[in-house]
Amino acid sequence: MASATAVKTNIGVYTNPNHDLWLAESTPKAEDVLAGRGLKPGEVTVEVRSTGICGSDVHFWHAGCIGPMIVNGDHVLGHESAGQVLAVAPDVTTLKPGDRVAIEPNIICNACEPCLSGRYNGCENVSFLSTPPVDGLLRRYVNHPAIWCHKIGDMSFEDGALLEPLSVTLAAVERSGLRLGDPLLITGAGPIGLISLLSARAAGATPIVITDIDEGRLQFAKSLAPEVRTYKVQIGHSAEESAAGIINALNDGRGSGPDALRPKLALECTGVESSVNSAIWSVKFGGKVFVIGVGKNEMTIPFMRLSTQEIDLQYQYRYSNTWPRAIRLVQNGVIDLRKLVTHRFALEDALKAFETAANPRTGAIKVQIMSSEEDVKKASAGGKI
Ligand SMILES: NC(=O)c1ccc[n+]([C@@H]2O[C@H](COP(=O)([O-])OP(=O)(O)OC[C@H]3O[C@@H](n4cnc5c(N)ncnc54)[C@H](O)[C@@H]3O)[C@@H](O)[C@H]2O)c1
Ligand SMILES: OC[C@H](O)C(O)[C@@H](O)CO
Ligand SMILES: [Zn+2]
Ligand SMILES: [Zn+2]
Repeated sequence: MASATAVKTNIGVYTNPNHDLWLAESTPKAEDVLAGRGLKPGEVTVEVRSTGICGSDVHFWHAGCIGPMIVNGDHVLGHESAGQVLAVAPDVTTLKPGDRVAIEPNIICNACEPCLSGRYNGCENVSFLSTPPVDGLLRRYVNHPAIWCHKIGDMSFEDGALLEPLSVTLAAVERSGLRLGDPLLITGAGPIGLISLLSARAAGATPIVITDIDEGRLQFAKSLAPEVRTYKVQIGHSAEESAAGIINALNDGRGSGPDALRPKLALECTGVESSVNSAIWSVKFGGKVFVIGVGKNEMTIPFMRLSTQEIDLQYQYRYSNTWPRAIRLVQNGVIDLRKLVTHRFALEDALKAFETAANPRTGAIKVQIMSSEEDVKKASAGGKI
């Protein structure tokens, strides 16, 4: 049972098909949290302390859909969260009140072929929190299965919330087959491209070139990984022209001729057609373009370039079995995510947080929403929450 003084009204951050964004009471109700009521077997109540805003949250708000995933009613956003366990169902033995956890935002059926073969990101009956119609984690309290709440020890809640995008990139690095010493292209220097950069560097990719259309994001990439080479994509250039610039940058300005080093692998982190195509034109014979970005339902791609150069095209959809590895990488200092959080807001200021995340002029990389103004102040001053 949670302590009476600590429990506040359970507000959540909602959007709807009219693209409104507002705060309203959510579930579980504070009085149930207080009384320790309503937990299903295997569940715990987590007080959500920090949640990152993902591009998909902004997309559900602004566009009302991502491909076939459509906002049809009032819908709670957020799927990058960490918090503290407040209460556990009587049968839960793995967690106890006070444990610090990162929330893996899926509930799977454990019965379909993808689940039974360990690739549960393909679960045919998945509930992925924040993908409509399943409510997300941008609430003060959430009831969630204990098995999807991963203990993070003394890791900060900020880092704990970043384990979700880190999981995306770990799944991509693993499935792409990246090897030590592979020359690598990363297209797009948003949070996913930047965390891919940190993950691929840790996995031994070298040299690495990262692209963006925004100079500020490229500078941010340099501040994270000074050895990374950058290429600013010019709007209106063809994919072949961009590829020449990318190869030149990978070769530290020594040109893009026949002797130039080409990427063995591209991690595509924009989902933009022209960027996918520039990656296809950049990689070497027998290379691979591994697409993490999501975009239009249909795209035109240079089919015969893929064919004659034996270039593999592969995709990533979320992740499976990544959290324990992600936790080790952060806890042991192999991957340092701390610089990625550029803006912090209290839950009550969620609208400002979303406006900041959606506006490229703010320079925001990762905006996080915290459960209290005190946490915002402490984390902004460099303290650990
Ligand atoms: N596959 C998955 O499971 C999964 C999970 C999370 C996110 N995503 C997707 O990954 C992508 C990246 O996510 P993010 O949070 O970093 O998004 P983001 O929008 O913050 O970053 C994308 C970056 O790409 C840049 N960009 C746009 N057009 C470009 C071009 N032509 N060339 C080079 N750069 C260009 C933008 O300026 C931006 O910095 C999104 O499509 C997101 O939806 C996929
Ligand atoms: O990080 C996970 C991703 O944002 C989701 O898969 C989203 O794109 C669709 O639900
Ligand atoms: Zn996401
Ligand atoms: Zn399943």
